[in-house]
Amino acid sequence: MLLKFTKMHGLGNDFVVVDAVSRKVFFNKPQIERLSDRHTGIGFDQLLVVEPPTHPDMDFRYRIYNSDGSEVEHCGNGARCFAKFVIDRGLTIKRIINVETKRGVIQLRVQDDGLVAVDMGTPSFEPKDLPFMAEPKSGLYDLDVADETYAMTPVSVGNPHAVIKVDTLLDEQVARVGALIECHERFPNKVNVGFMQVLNEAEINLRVYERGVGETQACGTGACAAVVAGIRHGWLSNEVTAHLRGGDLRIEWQGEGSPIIMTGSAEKVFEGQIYL
Ligand SMILES: N[C@@H](CCC[C@H](N)C(=O)O)C(=O)O
Repeated sequence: MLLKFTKMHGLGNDFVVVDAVSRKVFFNKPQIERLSDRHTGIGFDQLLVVEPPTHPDMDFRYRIYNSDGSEVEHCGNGARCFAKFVIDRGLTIKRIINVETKRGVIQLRVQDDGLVAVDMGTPSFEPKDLPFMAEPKSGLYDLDVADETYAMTPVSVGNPHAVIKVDTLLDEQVARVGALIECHERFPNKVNVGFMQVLNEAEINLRVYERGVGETQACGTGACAAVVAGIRHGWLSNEVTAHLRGGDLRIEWQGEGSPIIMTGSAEKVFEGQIYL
């Protein structure tokens, strides 16, 4: 079967986006792994599949697969590209789009300046929601990794994140410790690992080792998780700019029970077709 796709990115976190509204498309794990290969396929961090909604109040359904073929609950940079994709392809004329995901409903708002603001839902710090094997508590959790112990905050923004505050961002630490924590036995569903350097109360530097991918240029849910962790610990104010390797995201969170609002760019790179 010949598959038509659009290559997009949000701050360098790259996607293949497929319209499964106009024509039904299903992917299995080996197909996704093959397509994601940067040498022999198209190459992407995540595959985004745009489907019709299953509920009349919703506009679309959004399925997300990591490059290793695993289906996940949420993808922040992908959500912004999703909004640009459905508008550019004429699948909707709305500027406020309600979308069903594996984690629940998200709302995408396309601004006049072209940026997309996403209501990412309410975060949870409950270990069981990731899941993370620990009794709930308010402070940091100690996580033993090889011969070291890391002070870590578990955050679910629909998908699971482990946030670690560091003084300096080190390539070696992101790659080695990120890979070890991703598959740590205390995270039975694996986890995305964020390394956050707090610059001041309104700015962080962040690198994310993503579950099912490895380090990416940017991670939207990772930025949300890091900022809400920082706000909860009193390190950050309610509006923060996260500097990621591929660019900046604006994250706002008013505290417990409030939704996280993430604002940033979404770019189309090219369209193509490939045999599935
Ligand atoms: N890049 C994404 C997150 C994609 C899913 C993640 N790797 C997971 O397994 O949960 C983002 O921008 O949020």
